[in-house]
Amino acid sequence: MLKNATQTQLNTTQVHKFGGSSLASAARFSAVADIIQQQDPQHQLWVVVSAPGDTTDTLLHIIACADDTVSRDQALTALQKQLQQLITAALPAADATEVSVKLKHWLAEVPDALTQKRFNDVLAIGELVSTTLLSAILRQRQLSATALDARDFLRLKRHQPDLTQSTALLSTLTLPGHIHVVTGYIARDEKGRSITLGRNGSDYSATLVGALVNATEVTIWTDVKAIYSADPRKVVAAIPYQQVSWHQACQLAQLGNPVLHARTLAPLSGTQTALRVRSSYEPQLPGCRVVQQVAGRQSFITELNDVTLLTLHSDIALSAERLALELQQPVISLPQQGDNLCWLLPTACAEQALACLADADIHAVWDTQRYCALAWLKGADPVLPAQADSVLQPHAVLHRYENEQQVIWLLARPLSSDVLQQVHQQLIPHTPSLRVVVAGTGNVGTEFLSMLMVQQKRLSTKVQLQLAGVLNSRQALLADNLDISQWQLLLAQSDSCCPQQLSAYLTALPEPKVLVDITPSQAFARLYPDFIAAGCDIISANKQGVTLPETEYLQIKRAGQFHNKQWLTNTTCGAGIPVQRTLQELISAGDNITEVSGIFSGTLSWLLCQFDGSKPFSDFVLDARQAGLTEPDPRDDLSGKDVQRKLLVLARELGISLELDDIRLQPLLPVGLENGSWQDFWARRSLLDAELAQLLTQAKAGGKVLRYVACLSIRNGSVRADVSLQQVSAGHALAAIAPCDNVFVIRSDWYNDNPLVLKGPGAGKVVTAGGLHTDLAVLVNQLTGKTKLPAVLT
Ligand SMILES: NC(=O)C1=CN([C@@H]2O[C@H](COP(=O)(O)OP(=O)(O)OC[C@H]3O[C@@H](n4cnc5c(N)ncnc54)[C@H](OP(=O)(O)O)[C@@H]3O)[C@@H](O)[C@H]2O)C=CC1
Ligand SMILES: N[C@@H](CC=O)C(=O)O
Repeated sequence: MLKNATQTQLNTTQVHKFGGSSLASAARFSAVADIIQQQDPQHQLWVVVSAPGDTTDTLLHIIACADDTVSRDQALTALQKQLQQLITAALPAADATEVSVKLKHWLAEVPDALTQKRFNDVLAIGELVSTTLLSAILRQRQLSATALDARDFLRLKRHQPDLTQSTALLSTLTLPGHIHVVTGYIARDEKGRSITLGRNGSDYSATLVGALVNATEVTIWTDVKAIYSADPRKVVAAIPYQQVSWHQACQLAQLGNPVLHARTLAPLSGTQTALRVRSSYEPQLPGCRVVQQVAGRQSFITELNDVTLLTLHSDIALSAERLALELQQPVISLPQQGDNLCWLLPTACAEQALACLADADIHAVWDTQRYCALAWLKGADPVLPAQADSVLQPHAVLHRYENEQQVIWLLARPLSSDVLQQVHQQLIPHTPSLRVVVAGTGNVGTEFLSMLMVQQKRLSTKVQLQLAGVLNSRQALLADNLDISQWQLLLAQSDSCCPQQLSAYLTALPEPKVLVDITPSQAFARLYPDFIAAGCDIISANKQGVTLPETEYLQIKRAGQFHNKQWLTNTTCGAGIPVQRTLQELISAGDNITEVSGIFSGTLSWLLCQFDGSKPFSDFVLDARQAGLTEPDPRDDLSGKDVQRKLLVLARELGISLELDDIRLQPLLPVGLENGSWQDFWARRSLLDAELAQLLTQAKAGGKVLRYVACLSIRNGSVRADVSLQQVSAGHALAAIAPCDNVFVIRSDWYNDNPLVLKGPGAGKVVTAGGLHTDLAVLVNQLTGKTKLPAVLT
C-alpha cells in the first residue's frame, strides 16, 4: 500500500492517466484513488485526469447556448447540482466545502467567459473539478497530493509542444514527494490563451507530461484490458497482447485504431518511456505494454469505416503523418502507384483536409466515393493467405493495397462480425490457450480429469487446454501447465489453501481461464463472484450456486455480466441431458413454456426401478452410491432435496423468481432420518426399509410402480412447483424407463398436446463429466471463433 512518500530520493517517475468514464461517479473516483494508493511508494507519481463522466459534453452544450441566457443558466444550474452531488458523495463534509467553493467560483465566471468568447476557459472547468476533487480524496487518505492546472506549465507553439518552456515552468511547480494531479486536455498557446488538445486530448496530455518529467512509464487507464489483435466486441477470438512494439503501435494508430492515437504516441517517440494500457475496472490485470524493443511482430486486423481517397502528386512537401496531426484524424498513406500518392482519411474531414492542403499550395483530387477499410498489420509471417482473400471477395472488395508490412482492402460496405471472425481466423492463426482449474476430485472430478487428458490431445491443433490447478477440501495444487497424468501424485504432495490464496492465484493466471466446480460445497459456490472478478468463466456441476437465495444467485449472474464472463450450469439438472439449453433455445425462439415435469433424479430413478423387495431398500442405496449415482451424502437424494434443487434450477432458467422453500416437497426419507451423521442414519435405516417395503407392496397391489416426480407449472401467471412420490400405472410415460433415466416432459405453446420429451441417464460419473465437457466445448468454440456467445449469457 502506498504511504506518504517522505523519501527525498524516489526511484522512478510514473504517469497515470484516467479518462472521464473512470471518473464518472464518486465510486469511480474512489476506485481511482485505490489504484493510486496501491502504487509502489518508491515512485514519483503524476496523475493526469479528464473531466468527470460527460461533463465536457455538458460544457459544450452550455457554450452552444451562450446567446440563450435562459437555457445557459438552466444548464449551468443542472451542472452545478450534478457536480456538487459528486463532491458530496466523494468527500466528508469538512473536506468537501473547499472543493464546493471552488466549483461555485468557476461556474460563476462562465457567463463572463462566454461573453468574452473564452470558450476554452469554460471547457477547462471539467478537468479542474477532477484534479481538485481527486487530490482532496488522496489527501483525505493521508497522501501528499497537489492539484496542478496544466495551463500553468504546458505551452504549445503553433500547435506543437514547446518542451523547453514547459519543462522550465514545470520545474518551478514540482513538489518533491508529492503526487501531482494534473488537468488533462488543456494547455496554453504562445499568446497565453487557454487551448484544448482535441479528441483524446487527455491521453496526449499524459504522454506530454511523461516526456516533461522523463517518466519511466505512462499508464493510460481505460476500459479495455489490453491491445487486442482485433476489436474484441466483434471478434470473440481476438488475442489480448501483453506486449506490442512501439513501431506497430504507431502503425495501428496511423490506421485509425482507437486504442492509442498517433498524437498520444508522438511525445514519447524515441524515448525510453514505456506506455501501458490498463483497465481501471480490472486493475488486477497487467494490461498491455508498448515497448521500444519487443521480440517478434504481432499481427492485427483493424477497421476504419466511412473513409474516402485523396489523390496527390508525389512531389509534395507534406507527409500524411503531418496532415493527420493537423486534422487530429487518421490519414493513411496507401502504397504508391506511379507518380501519385493516395491518402485515405475519414470522409467527415475531407473538406478540412483539402483546405489544409490548399493552404500549403498542394492540389489534391477527391473522388468522393466512400469506403470501408480493413487493414491487416502483418505479423511474423508476411504472406497473405489466399483463403483470406476468398473470404473477403464476396463482400464488395473494390481495391486491395499491399506492402511488406500491411494489406489494406477497400470495401463498399462494413463487414459483419461473422466475416471479421473468419478473416481473423485466416490472418491471425493462433492456437489459443484455455486454462482449466478443477475444484473437486471425487467421483465426477476424477472422471472429468481423465476425460480432460483425452480432450487435450483431441483438440491440440485448435486449443491448448492447460490444466492450471486441481483442488479438493484438503489440498490445492496451484500451478500452471500441469501434466494431467500426474495430477494425483502432485496433489498428494500439496498443501491446503484458503479462499484468498485461491482468488489471488486465479487473478494472476492469464486469461482465458475457467474454474470447474465439481464440489458439493455451498461455501465454495459463494466464492463465485470473487472467481469471476479474478477473470474466470465458471462451469458448475455443483448445484449450490444456482440454488442460493435469489439475491446471491443474481449477484453471481450480475458479476458475470459485468466482467463479461460465463457461468455454465448444464450438469446441475439432468447431468449431461441438455435440458437447460433446450429451454433456452425454445424461449429465445419465442415459445412460451407452460410446464416442465418428470423424473429429475437419477438416483431415485435407479433405486425405484431396481427395488423389487428382494433385499432391504438401504442395500440398494449402497449399490447406487457405489455406482457413483448418488450425491456425496445420499440422503440429499432420499430427502427429495436434490430434486427440489433441480426444479429450482429449471425455474430460474425460465426467469421465474422462486426460492427453494417455495417448492413443495414430499420426502422419501422418513422424518428424523435426514439429520445427524451417516452412521446415525445407517443405524436407523430399518425405518426407511420398512416404509419403502410397504410402499412397494401397495403399488404392486394396484398394478403400479413407484416414481419420484417433479412438476413445475406456469399457467395464467401463477407458478406451482412440487416434488413428490407417486404411483404410476404400467402404461404411463414415466413407468417405462431404464434404471437411472431422467425424463423431462416439456409443455409449451408449441408443444402443448404432444409434449417435447428428453430422456436419458440423469446421473453417473461418465455422463456428468461428459456434460461438463460439453460446457467446456462452449468456451472452446467461442475462443476459436466457431460460435458467437450462446443464449446462456443473455
Ligand atoms: N454424481 C452425479 O451423477 C452428479 C453429480 N453432480 C454434482 O457433482 C458434484 C460432485 O459430485 P461427486 O463427484 O459425486 O462428489 P464426491 O463426494 O465424490 O466429491 C466431491 C469433491 O469435492 C471436494 N470438496 C468438497 N468441499 C470442497 C471445498 N469446499 N473446496 C474444495 N473441494 C471441496 C471433495 O474434497 P475431498 O476429496 O477433500 O473430500 C471431493 O474431492 C456434486 O455437487 C454433485 O451434486 C451433478 C450432476 C450429477
Ligand atoms: N444424485 C443426483 C446426481 C445428479 O445430479 C441424481 O441422482 O440425480
